[in-house]
Amino acid sequence: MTSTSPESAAAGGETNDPIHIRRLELSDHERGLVALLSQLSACPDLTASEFATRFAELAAQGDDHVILVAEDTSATERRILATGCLFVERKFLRGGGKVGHVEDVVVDAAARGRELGLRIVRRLVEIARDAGCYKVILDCTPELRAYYAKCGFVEKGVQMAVYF
Ligand SMILES: CC(=O)SCCNC(=O)CCNC(=O)[C@H](O)C(C)(C)COP(=O)(O)OP(=O)(O)OC[C@H]1O[C@@H](n2cnc3c(N)ncnc32)[C@H](O)[C@@H]1OP(=O)(O)O
Repeated sequence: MTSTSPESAAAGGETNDPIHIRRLELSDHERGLVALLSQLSACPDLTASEFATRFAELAAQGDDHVILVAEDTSATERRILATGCLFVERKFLRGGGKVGHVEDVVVDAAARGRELGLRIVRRLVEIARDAGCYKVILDCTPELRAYYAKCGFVEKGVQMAVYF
């Protein structure tokens, strides 16, 4: 669920770890989430109202749509350093099985190489497993094969797309 409520699977790391991984909060609009996402793909700024509308839509999906963010609690300014999303697809096949989809993983350019991306993706995979998904899948460029392999993914199938 996209919410302000604490949740053990999205709780912060070990003691003395300044990196706190938690679920998206409405106030993260002020902490640079949109600018961070623009490092991944076209992401024009959203007004606070537009952000709030989308936040409410996603929150209504409950645990079927989880956005995690990471911030450095030792920093003077609260900024989102990394984010990633999991949405859960409910199927008829596999006895009404569920599939997790990891999307929109991005780490601020200045914070890369500190395993924030690894930690966000691993946490999303844990959440999917705990939600009863039988698999977690994602699409990425060939350059990211090694990164997602480190996150525990194996190559499977071919990505196809129709863009509008
Ligand atoms: C499903 C999707 O959303 S795909 C879109 C992915 N996002 C992007 O491409 C946006 C731009 N890139 C980024 O935001 C970041 O570079 C990310 C998310 C790809 C990686 O995040 P980081 O926090 O920098 O990676 P992290 O430090 O966790 O790296 C973990 C391991 O993967 C490796 N790795 C990281 N990026 C890459 C890469 N591009 N290619 C190969 N290996 C990589 C690291 O070397 C590290 O391995 P090590 O432990 O052996 O040193």
